[in-house]
Amino acid sequence: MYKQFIEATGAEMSSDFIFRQLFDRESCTYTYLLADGGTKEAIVIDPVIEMVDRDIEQLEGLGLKLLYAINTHVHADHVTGSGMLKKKTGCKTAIAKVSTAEGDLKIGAGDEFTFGKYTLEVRATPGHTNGCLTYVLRDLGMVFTGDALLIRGCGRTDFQEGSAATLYKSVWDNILSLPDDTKLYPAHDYKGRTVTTVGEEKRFNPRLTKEVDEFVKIMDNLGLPYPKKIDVSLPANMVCGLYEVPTKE
Ligand SMILES: N[C@@H](CCC(=O)N[C@@H](CSS)C(=O)NCC(=O)O)C(=O)O
Repeated sequence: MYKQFIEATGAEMSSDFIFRQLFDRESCTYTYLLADGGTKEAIVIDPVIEMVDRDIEQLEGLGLKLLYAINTHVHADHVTGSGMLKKKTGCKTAIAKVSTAEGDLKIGAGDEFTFGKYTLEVRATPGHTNGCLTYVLRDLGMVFTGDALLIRGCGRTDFQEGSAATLYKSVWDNILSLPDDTKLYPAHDYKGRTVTTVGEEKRFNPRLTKEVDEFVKIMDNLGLPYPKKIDVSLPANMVCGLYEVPTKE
């Protein structure tokens, strides 16, 4: 029964690994909380500013110390909660060094975050934006893909220095090259799905299973409207979400 529950929810069985997949209904964003239950050290990936109180409640409820609030990229559809989490907990923020956004840590491929006995490896997966990063928790076969890879989809490539050909290479070289049973956790899902695997996406992803030229055509013709909050999100996310709208004299 417990095993069935674990399989159905994607929760982790490792005895002291703490994992929460948290959802913001408005932007359909997943925020991930990872922690070592022994040392109580925690990391939050892709927090949303409106949901910071929820995140703090989770951290406090579990008696965790937040070390890092890290972003997979400069989001265009919501404001990051990383700056607010820093203000409230004293954690460090992080974002890709190739982006022009501020962060305590400007990171890139090969960098690592350690929390307790766990290590999160940073991989560069540009294409949705030029500064997209994917975080790999090798010890547990879990990967946080941001918007590079979505379940049965991928991030759009029509703004923020997006490039479909670059995204295709990033995903195949850095994500779909991992073992088939690796679990993939995206930054968004718009259909209620929570987790996928490398093996599943290699078989069933309707975009990424195509040859690169066809993939590029698909991406060039998505015809998606711009995210509703893009004008607010982009300037705010340059400063970890702590953007104050200038007031007129
Ligand atoms: N309707 C939403 C934005 C939806 C959207 O554009 N999602 C992005 C990721 S957030 S920039 C995306 O890459 N989607 C790919 C896809 O195939 O859906 C809003 O207004 O916020």
